Amino acid sequence: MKRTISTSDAPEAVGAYSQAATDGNLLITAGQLPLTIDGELLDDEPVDRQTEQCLDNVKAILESEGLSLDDVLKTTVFLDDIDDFEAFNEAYSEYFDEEPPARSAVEAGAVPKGAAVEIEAIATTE
Ligand SMILES: C=C(N)C(=O)O
Repeated sequence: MKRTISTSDAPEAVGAYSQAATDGNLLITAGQLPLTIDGELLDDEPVDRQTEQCLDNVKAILESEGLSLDDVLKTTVFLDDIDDFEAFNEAYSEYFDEEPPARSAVEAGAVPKGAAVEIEAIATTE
């Protein structure tokens, strides 16, 4: 059964999507932009800081459902510029140091709102 997730602990969606959805086995987050809880877009910050904010948002959504980053099976990372990969990867690794989830990272060409990075996650709820 599908259930959408809405939490005030993470920034609101900037479009017609839910922050996350679950079927009771998997929880899938929407792509998280580097938005603060107040809706401030950190597009002027370097990619490592933007990566931290995206992952803080993923973490907040998971925690609102009693989950953690340890439950993440897979992430997908959309970079505005693949030349940011090393800086992004260093910041990302601070969040997933042991048994990191599977991941795909691609240059998307452009990310909504002019952000440098967007990150989505699939987590197990079991
Ligand atoms: C930011 C998004 N996740 C979107 O626009 O779909």
